[in-house]
Amino acid sequence: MASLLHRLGKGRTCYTQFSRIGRSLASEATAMYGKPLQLPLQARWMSTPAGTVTGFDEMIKGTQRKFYLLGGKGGVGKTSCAASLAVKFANHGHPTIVVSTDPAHSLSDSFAQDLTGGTLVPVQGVDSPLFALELNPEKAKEEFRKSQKAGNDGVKDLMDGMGLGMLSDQFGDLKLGELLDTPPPGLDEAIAVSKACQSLIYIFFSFSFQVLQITESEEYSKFTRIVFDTAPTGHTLRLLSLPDFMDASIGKMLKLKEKLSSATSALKSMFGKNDGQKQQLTSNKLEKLREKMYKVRDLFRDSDSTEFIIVTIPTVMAVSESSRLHASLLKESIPVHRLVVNQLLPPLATDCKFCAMRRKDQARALDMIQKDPGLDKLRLVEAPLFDAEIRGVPALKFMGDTVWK
Ligand SMILES: Nc1ncnc2c1ncn2[C@@H]1O[C@H](COP(=O)(O)OP(=O)(O)OP(=O)(O)O)[C@@H](O)[C@H]1O
Repeated sequence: MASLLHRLGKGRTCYTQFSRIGRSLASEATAMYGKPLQLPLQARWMSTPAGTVTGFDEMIKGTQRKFYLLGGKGGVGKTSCAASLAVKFANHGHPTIVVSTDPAHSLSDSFAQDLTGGTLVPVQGVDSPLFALELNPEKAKEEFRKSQKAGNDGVKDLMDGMGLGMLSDQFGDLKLGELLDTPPPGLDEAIAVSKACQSLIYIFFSFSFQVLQITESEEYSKFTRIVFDTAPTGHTLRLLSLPDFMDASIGKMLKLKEKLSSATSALKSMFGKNDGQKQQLTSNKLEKLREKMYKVRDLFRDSDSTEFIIVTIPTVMAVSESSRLHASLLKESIPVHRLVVNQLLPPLATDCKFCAMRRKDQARALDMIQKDPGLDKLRLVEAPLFDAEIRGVPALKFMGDTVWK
């Protein structure tokens, strides 16, 4: 860290032979795609920060499955860092999946390949199998509907079993607006719960079930590295605290059910009767749901299998958010060891006034990291500001080789 501040402060000259890098990237991509590159991939990298060691050797050690979640403030480079890490894992022999949990996906843009569709899509141009998955809330909705029609276990069943069938019918068909417009009398609380449940179901379907599928199904068993490109901080924190949130929601539902069963006979008839068998079914389903939630929660708290990598840029705002994110992750007991500082201005022999000002700003932000009681304990991964957009496998490979060392 001190050396980084020193480099930024002094503006020590450290040019790379960018023409060499540009040439090697260009020939690699020409070989891969059979045609010369578009401008961005041929563009040169301005300079290299003197080598930092991110502990990549440690990250590729072993064939036990490992999960890396990359997260941070919007626009700091989460996707680029996640995609470049996934490419590097694959090129080091790890069958890898890169999963986007951000509803505004950009994996396809980053890889410059169509990876949409909500299913595993093979990424072209890497040595080992690399698949991408953009979690698709629309697809999750569809699956939810299908599971309802097929009568499978699901939230509708759960709510039915709890005597909230009428509510779940409307909820299941996603006519929440209608329900809110004409709430049955006395159901304010139920609506509040169902509202919370709506967003929760999609997150639960498109994230937790996917995670469980990856961990439990045969189809995914060959993958040894799973890299998550997460949504900006707030969304990701909600996602990670989902199991506890769901637990609390289920608790609320049970309380609500108790209240309803002791309410007036008119209300009781509205919800139908609950016999002992149904009660048992409900408890079993709740237990199953709880088990799933806890599995996901435990997985992301297990430091042998999971690491959350915070990505930031050297600005006061981004560092402040990273500090809060780090504190929240600690509170959730999610292991964090590394902090990527992306878009660091490369040291140059001479600075224009603009660059000098930006460099000063970056030095101030780095100083903040150094003094933050939390971030200061993380291993710093330095990622330079490249002079071209990072798009496509050759560029991601180049970024990976530069950053993950
Ligand atoms: N080190 C870098 N040098 C140059 N450009 C970069 C660097 N890192 C990221 N970029 C560019 O910045 C833009 C945003 O990056 P990216 O999509 O990875 O960020 P993000 O944090 O995932 O964004 P969002 O929060 O919107 O999902 C992209 O155009 C990417 O190519």
